[in-house]
Amino acid sequence: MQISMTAQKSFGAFTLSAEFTASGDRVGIFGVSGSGKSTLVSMLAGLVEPDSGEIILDGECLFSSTSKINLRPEQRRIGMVFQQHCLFPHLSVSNNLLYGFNRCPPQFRNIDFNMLVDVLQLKGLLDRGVTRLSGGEKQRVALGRAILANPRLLLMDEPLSALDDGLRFQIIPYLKSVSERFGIPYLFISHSLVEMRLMTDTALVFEKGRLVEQTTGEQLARNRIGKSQVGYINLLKLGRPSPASSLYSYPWGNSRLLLSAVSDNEEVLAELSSKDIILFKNHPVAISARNLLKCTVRSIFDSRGTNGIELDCSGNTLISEVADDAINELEIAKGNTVYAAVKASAFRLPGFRPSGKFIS
Ligand SMILES: Nc1ncnc2c1ncn2[C@@H]1O[C@H](COP(=O)(O)OP(=O)(O)OP(=O)(O)O)[C@@H](O)[C@H]1O
Repeated sequence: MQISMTAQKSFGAFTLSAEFTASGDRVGIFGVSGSGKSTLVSMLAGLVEPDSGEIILDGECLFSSTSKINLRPEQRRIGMVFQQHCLFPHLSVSNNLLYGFNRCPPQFRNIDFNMLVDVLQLKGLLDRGVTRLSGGEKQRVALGRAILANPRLLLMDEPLSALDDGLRFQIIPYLKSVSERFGIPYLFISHSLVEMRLMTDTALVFEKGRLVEQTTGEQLARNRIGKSQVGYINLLKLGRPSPASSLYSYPWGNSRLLLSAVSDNEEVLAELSSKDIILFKNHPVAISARNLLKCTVRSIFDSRGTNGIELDCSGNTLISEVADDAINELEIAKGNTVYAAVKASAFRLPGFRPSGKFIS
């Protein structure tokens, strides 16, 4: 997919100037509230008319103020999934899905209904009314309805922000696999750095209606450590835990970690903030933190007022952050050894309570 936009739109004192070219199948739009993300996608979908400019999608002109072109939303074949899933409350899951299929022009109806139901794991829910679904199930139905219309581009405007942490991490694999499986590229809008990293390859960053950066989700998160209250969120893929005294021991690549939280899953994504990793120059004699990892410094990078430290922990990667003084005192330099201490309680397992009960 390739999008070229040179479109402007003003609402009173606010002006969105969307000037960019982006290609790839997983493009992100990142920005704080009010930066113009929704206006941008509404212009793409044909729901808001730009004051001036041009919008080209895969070589086709969707809008041009000079050539007086403005394709209607249904002519653009762009699907949308919003934070609010906007399902038809009086229809069953099956009929909500078929609404998407029926909206698709006959010559483009080549998404297999049963395959989609399988991928989204909706089989057991087809006859149920949508008012009797959980938030995550509703979002899967909304996604299925949008996909069945076989759009050439799917716009997802903060589709996860109404969901709690547990559901959010359950939905992300569906969003990705549906797009891959059916070959539908997407534009993913969010103000979450974690979602940008998990969902996109390229991220366009908007501030006050202007594009200020075009980067990767990973780079975006690393560049903002010093600006973020929660720091950089390390995402650690952990295997099935086994009890270890009052804690739980999880496989993490070639090593193991002790956590106070437990999950029942085969694999789980744990969050660990860069702020919760304490570095030592030498092996400490005795500490209360239950994880002490011998690491090699891979790189040091400046991140808006703090120093990001990329660590190699037996082949796994961790990002920590330290102040300037600490760099000198610990003699942190590329290739040096440091010891990283992490408390067992510092890890977050989204959707799981410390007691180990899954939040449904
Ligand atoms: N129809 C409208 N009429 C007047 N002002 C509008 C309209 N739509 C958006 N705006 C204004 O344009 C600016 C950008 O809004 P927009 O919804 O695009 O931002 P956003 O980045 O998507 O924000 P959020 O993350 O909160 O959804 C805001 O100041 C908003 O108040």
